[in-house]
Amino acid sequence: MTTHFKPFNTLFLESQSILEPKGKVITRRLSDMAELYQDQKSAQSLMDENPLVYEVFNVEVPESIEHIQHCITVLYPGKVGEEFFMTKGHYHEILNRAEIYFCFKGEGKLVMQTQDGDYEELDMKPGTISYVPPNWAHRTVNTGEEPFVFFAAYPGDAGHNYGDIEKIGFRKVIVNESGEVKTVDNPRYQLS
Ligand SMILES: O=P(O)(O)OC[C@H]1O[C@H](O)[C@H](O)[C@@H](O)[C@@H]1O
Ligand SMILES: [Fe+2]
Repeated sequence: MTTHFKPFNTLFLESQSILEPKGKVITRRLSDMAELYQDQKSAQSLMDENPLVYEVFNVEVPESIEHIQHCITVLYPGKVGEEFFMTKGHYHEILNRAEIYFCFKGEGKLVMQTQDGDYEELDMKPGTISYVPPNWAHRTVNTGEEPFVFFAAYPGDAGHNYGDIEKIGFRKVIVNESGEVKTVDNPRYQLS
């Protein structure tokens, strides 16, 4: 028996950051991820304001291997201390699942690492297609002054493993240093 799933379109209304039809939206404010930033004093001082860091607009498809999850992320500009706003970052729960990003607005970095401690980063700007191979944790960082907007697609069963990144962190952090975007060592990073 074949399972029948009907083709469908989704429309992203960029100027309003709205998906039609509206799927599941994930909203992350600073309070949802404050402990991930280096400068805890600055994080605490922003907590009253509790800025919106990013929103993920998910197209709803089944979470199984035959399907392809896809979503639009809008990562807002901002900093905690000198560290740029970023996503939480994750490995896939099924570690060897890959992901593709397509940037269509703003600018940023895609930072990645493996459990062995390999580290890579890629610049993203409108038109960039980035490939996250199997086994790489991934996080995006908004290094610009406007919303950084990108599309992502990944196998339906991939899942999100946040725990390892919460514990270990990424090897590097992306900061503003006298107006320049710099990649520096993360003193809190520990190889598991
Ligand atoms: O899940 P986070 O690490 O917070 O990143 C936010 C989002 O970024 C990308 O768009 C991924 O494809 C999503 O699966 C992810 O949810
Ligand atoms: Fe992912």
